[in-house]
Amino acid sequence: MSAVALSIENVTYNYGTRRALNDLSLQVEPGEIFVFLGPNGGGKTTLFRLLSTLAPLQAGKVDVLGFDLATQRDQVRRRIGVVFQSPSLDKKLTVAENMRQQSALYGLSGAAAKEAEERMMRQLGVHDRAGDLAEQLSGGLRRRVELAKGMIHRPRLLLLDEPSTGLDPGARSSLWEYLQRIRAEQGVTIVLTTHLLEEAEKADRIAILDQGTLVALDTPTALKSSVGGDSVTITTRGDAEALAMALRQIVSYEVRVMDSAVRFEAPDASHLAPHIMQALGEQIDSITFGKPTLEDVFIDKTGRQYWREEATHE
Ligand SMILES: Nc1ncnc2c1ncn2[C@@H]1O[C@H](COP(=O)(O)OP(=O)(O)OP(=O)(O)O)[C@@H](O)[C@H]1O
Repeated sequence: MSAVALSIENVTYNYGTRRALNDLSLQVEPGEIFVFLGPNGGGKTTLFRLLSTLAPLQAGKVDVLGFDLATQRDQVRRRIGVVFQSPSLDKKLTVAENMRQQSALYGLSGAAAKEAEERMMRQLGVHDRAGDLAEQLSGGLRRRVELAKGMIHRPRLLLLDEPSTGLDPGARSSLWEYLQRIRAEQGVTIVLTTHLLEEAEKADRIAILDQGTLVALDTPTALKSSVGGDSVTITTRGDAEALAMALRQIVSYEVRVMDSAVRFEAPDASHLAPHIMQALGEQIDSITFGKPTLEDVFIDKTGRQYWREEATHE
């Protein structure tokens, strides 16, 4: 086993003149659940396509489980499991038949194929639905069958592109329980992409991608504590820019206007409240204090709103 599961060094990827990944470097440790988080256009899908050998490496170096992605693609392919964002089950086949297709793809047959199929259907809790057509399953169960398929050849690294897309919160949290179970039982390294902040919270480490650039990389707790205190959000029926200007005269923190609200982070936020209310109370509708979230981390690192980026692409 190589020292790291995934090593990415100075990777840049362009679509014509559009830069999708910008000098990306990081490492993923064996057995980690590692999330690439970013709003639409962050570069997640491009990176996923590179890592799953669907797109060629243009610049930089990637080692997957110790194999060079540029020159040892077959070795890499044999050792990774891939779950794509778009549905990959044949809806007109049963769960068991879908599994059989996948094991055949990996050259398994006879008892070995049956053993692998049973093992994975059991591990993902879908064995009691083996005889059902894929189209009869809920979205959450289908996802788990896709995961079972992706793991049939016992990969050492599992790649998932936006695995929670289209799942309700219940199915989402169940999917995570299964991911954690696969990791515990098989020691597999799991790398996934998501644009959902609450999903990224569950990872061991998060890499935040914004417009192709790595803007932060750490555990969820460390990222949030890097923000530097509580976040304060102040709303006004009046002019948010004017309120922000007035606030800058009172506090020494970086005050921003986002989505018509005034925001800043401060270690002593609650102590500031009476002072702010006394000075600017007439202009203030509400003042809210919160522990930093991953959204605050994104704002802190990029100076921009996370979800507004999202909305412009929908
Ligand atoms: N085939 C393509 N041709 C040209 N530009 C592309 C292509 N695919 C992606 N891009 C651009 O590359 C950048 C990164 O896109 P990418 O799809 O990797 O981001 P993402 O984080 O996965 O976002 P999304 O969730 O919307 O797919 C974006 O600016 C996007 O417009």
